[in-house]
Amino acid sequence: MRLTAEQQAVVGHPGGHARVAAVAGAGKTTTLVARVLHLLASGVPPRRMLVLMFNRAAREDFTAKLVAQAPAGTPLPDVRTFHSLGHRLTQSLTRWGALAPRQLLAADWQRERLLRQAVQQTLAGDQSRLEDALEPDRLETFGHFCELVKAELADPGELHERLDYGADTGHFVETFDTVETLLADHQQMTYADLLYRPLKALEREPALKARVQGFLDEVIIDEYQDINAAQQRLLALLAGETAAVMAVGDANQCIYEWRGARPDTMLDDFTATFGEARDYPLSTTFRHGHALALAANHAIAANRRRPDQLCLAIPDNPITTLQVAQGGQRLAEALAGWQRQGRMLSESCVLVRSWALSVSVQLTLLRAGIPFRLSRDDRFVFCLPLVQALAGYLMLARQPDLLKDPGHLELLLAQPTPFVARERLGALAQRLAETQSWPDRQDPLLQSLKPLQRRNLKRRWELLCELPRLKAWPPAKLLTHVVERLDAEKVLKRAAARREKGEEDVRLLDVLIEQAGELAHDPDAFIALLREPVESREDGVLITTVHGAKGLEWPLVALWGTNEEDFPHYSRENPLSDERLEEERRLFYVAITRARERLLMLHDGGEHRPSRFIAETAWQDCQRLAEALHEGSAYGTTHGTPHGTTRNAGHGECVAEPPVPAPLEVEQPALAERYLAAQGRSIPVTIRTDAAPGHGGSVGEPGAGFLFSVGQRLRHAVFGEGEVDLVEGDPRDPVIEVRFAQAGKRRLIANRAPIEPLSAAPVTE
Ligand SMILES: Nc1ncnc2c1ncn2[C@@H]1O[C@H](COP(=O)(O)OP(=O)(O)OP(=O)(O)O)[C@@H](O)[C@H]1O
Repeated sequence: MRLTAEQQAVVGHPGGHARVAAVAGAGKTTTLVARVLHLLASGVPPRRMLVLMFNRAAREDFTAKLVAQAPAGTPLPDVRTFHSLGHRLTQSLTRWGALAPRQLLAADWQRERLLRQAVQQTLAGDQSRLEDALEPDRLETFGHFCELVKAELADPGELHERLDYGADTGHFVETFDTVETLLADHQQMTYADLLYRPLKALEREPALKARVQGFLDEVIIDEYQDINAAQQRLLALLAGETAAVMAVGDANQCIYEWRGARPDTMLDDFTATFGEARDYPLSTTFRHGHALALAANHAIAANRRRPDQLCLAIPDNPITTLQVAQGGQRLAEALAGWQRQGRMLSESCVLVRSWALSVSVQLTLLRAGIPFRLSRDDRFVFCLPLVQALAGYLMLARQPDLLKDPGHLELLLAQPTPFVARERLGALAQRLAETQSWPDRQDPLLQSLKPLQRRNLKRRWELLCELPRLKAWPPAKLLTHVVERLDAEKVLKRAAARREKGEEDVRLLDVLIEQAGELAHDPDAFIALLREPVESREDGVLITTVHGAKGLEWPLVALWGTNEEDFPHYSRENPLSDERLEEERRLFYVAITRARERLLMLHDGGEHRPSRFIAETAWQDCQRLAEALHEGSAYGTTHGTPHGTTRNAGHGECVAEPPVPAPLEVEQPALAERYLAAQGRSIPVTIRTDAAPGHGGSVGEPGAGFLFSVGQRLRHAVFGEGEVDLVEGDPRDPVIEVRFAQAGKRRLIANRAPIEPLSAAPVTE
């Protein structure tokens, strides 16, 4: 394979630190393997090189390619993940006596037991807070908090406040210290400790630091945009003054902020940490066609914190088609059509922003008889406790006998959580199944419960007794009733501790009720769908989250749930900050750039409007531009004869060239022209006259004729309400900058945007 000029520049980098900005599908592995071989050929000893990959799969892929291309018998450098590096450092520091020996808590249950013990110890004597704190979701959030403290090397108190964990989680800070004490006492450590402990020891003791420095000349690190503070500090420490660091990544694909990554790590932070670096772009993608490359460039353009780099497709890439559609039916049709074309479902993937949204995909595919597999087995619909409980409520309405089944009652008493320990719920369920009536006030079973817990459980029992009488109700109505009576949304949000998790659970309720509505005529079929154990089918379409799709690609990608509030994810209580909107946009950018031949963006057409991200891709423009690029002949190259002129045919006669094609109307001519110029093409483009900037179709009357000024409030047909922050340019045709409550800051050409003033322009002196 012939490397591109950009790839060759990276391979031949003369020395010193380097930063390689690689777009999705730029052939990083190919380039880095060539770079390592080049360094070896230039005489750099392999033991003085370190290659760091993001995860084990990437490491194995890289090693296999390196081994395949290196001359047989060549000693090769260390290719590691941060985990394996941490393991080795921990071992060395332990051997030198700098760290006490500790056992790794490798299994999830061991970690959970430790967290549980720490919470119990910290909250001993405060039974009510303890029971809340031991709820599985909250415990998981606490575990995540502990890891983040270590990943960011943050002060626990500061982190807790900064990330707004909420009032019911005040014990997190203190319990973090309890966890640390328990780990030390039991001589145990977690995965996060593999870096955290060595790093703290090395930063504390200069003599120790000197012992690990000076061993490296070349460090290459992939997916640099997603490393956290601990990883970056360790890297800087190991590199010391001697090693040249080559960081490879794409700030636009930084999607692990919740694990401590920052897009700035790849931007300004790099030079702040390592000093001057030479910048190399890898702008050519080998993954998909022009339409998707253009859509990706459009999609990310609204982010402020981003590299100024275009993703460019080459003509040899597959042609990629873009589509936007509504509803599950269209997904099922697209997959069935794919198979009819002789393609395999295993070549396709459905991406979701969060797992809650996968429930409607699963139910849609189950109903359509389309096999699928999930990247996480515990996310199958029939495995989700909340789904099982809701199916259980529906079943009880149809089979009153279930009121006498203690197992069934326990399930329904436990979900959504009543914040009561499971053993007590089990005993209560047993009693209710036997007696069919609520126990006396004095009953010891109730004595150990707090008044609020008693009231809630009694109300739940009354609901269970009521359900058989509602047998004739359609499932969606019944579920809505159950959710309201249980105050399920509030309970789920409270149980989750992390707002995002609570909102995901609430969305799951919505999704289920929507799906129940679609099967209104057949409640039994709906119940069966929820309860039926499904097997992962290797030959089926993969369902995974966007995070889980990092670094992967498929010929067909369907992005599901491309609605406002789902993607970008926000809610009225949790509105988008500028930073979060940009993070969501990067996640969307990662999602769409997974496709090779076909990208289908699906919104649900329900009460959530189509995502603004769909409009931001300007996908119809991109498709038309791509067609024009592929047609080629109608438009010139910048190096060819300009069109619309005449040329001499050689015998004194002038032959007319084809007429100049009408310019293509697009929303962002500057971006389109930049892409075309980078491709060496000159297709005339002009600004679209029939649509609002940033929107894929015409929406309402534009704001022509109004006078705008700073402080004025207005409504945009797509972005909602906002306030004018800036007015500039020609007063008759101004550009205005508006801060929208939901959509963040936007620059609009006032005369073209579908806006209407909500207040008069403030009077100016
Ligand atoms: N110079 C090139 N010419 C043609 N094809 C190339 C070139 N460089 C890489 N490719 C192809 O691009 C695809 C992706 O390359 P590679 O596996 O190196 O990238 P990656 O590191 O996995 O992807 P990404 O850049 O998305 O992280 C491969 O099929 C590879 O053969």
